[in-house]
Amino acid sequence: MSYSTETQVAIAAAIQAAQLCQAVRRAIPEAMEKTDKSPVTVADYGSQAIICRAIAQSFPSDAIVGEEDAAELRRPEMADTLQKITSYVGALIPDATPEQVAGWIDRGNGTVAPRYWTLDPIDGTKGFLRQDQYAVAIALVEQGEVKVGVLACPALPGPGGETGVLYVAVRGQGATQVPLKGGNPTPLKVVSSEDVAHFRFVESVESSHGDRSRQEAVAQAVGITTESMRIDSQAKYGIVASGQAVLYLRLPSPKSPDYRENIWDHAAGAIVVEEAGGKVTDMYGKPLDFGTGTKMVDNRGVVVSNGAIHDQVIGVLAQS
Ligand SMILES: Nc1ncnc2c1ncn2[C@@H]1O[C@H](COP(=O)(O)O)[C@@H](O)[C@H]1OP(=O)(O)O
Ligand SMILES: [Mg+2]
Ligand SMILES: [Mg+2]
Ligand SMILES: [Mg+2]
Repeated sequence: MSYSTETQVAIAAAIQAAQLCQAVRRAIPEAMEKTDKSPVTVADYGSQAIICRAIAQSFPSDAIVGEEDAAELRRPEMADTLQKITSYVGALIPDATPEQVAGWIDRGNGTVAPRYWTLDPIDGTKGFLRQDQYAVAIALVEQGEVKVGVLACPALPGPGGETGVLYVAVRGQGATQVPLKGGNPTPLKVVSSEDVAHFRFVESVESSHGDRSRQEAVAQAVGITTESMRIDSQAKYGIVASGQAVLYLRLPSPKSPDYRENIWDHAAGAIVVEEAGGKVTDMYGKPLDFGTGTKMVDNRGVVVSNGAIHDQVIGVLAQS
């Protein structure tokens, strides 16, 4: 299958969602707190509304599994917030009403099915709030395997020095990057292990999302001598796919050993790296399974590499 309509719909939605996020960020948004204590902003909700609307319009029978939902926004005391979200959405979709916006957000309440979409409207909300990196991530999954991934990184410097990169991958068709503002797509290729300047690793900015000391020890054991790059969100997958690092390590935090990764935090990034010639598994070398549900219950941690060093990394992890 070529997935050309799916890819075009996801690209257009990611670009619009990224525009909304940047508009919100220029106004210095405040964080609201979700029931799990994690932050969310009007941009997370607006981005999900834009993306779900676009997917639902082109693929009405497809399930969509998004990070956010509108239950909180429908409470009467949240009317002003929903109105604010609606005005940001309305800048891109004129005449959108608060009721429509809430409905589009809730279109993302679907469950994992033989064919489904998953999206993270803002991956790295903490980075977004810090004016650091974040991503808009959209993926199409069939039979537990990611087929299309689109990752917009609005604050990431691209190869030409411009700010804002769009990563696109289709199973069996390779991966490309293109300036988010538009331009010519260029193929993505992971870096060779002989490229000393890029023989480095990337990890989260948030120390509680990983195991920093173990990540450093593993990197050293495979011969990485430089300090880690720290970047929020799935932008880390883009960094590996574009050859700016050989390795991304996300090992379970000792503070939350039972944490399971969400499908929307990895689906788009993973296919971008795989189609750029790299490899993505959990810390035991198992492929990430996008067919088990919202949480990847059968996987622990994530290892992303240029492929060449992958077995060595998994070997080190097995012995440490
Ligand atoms: N304890 C944890 N371990 C790993 N990832 C986490 C943990 N808590 C939250 N996350 C997720 O990490 C992602 C941010 O990525 P990064 O750390 O690479 O910048 C977010 O999607 C966030 O989930 P959530 O979407 O619920 O906020
Ligand atoms: Mg998110
Ligand atoms: Mg996320
Ligand atoms: Mg979140």
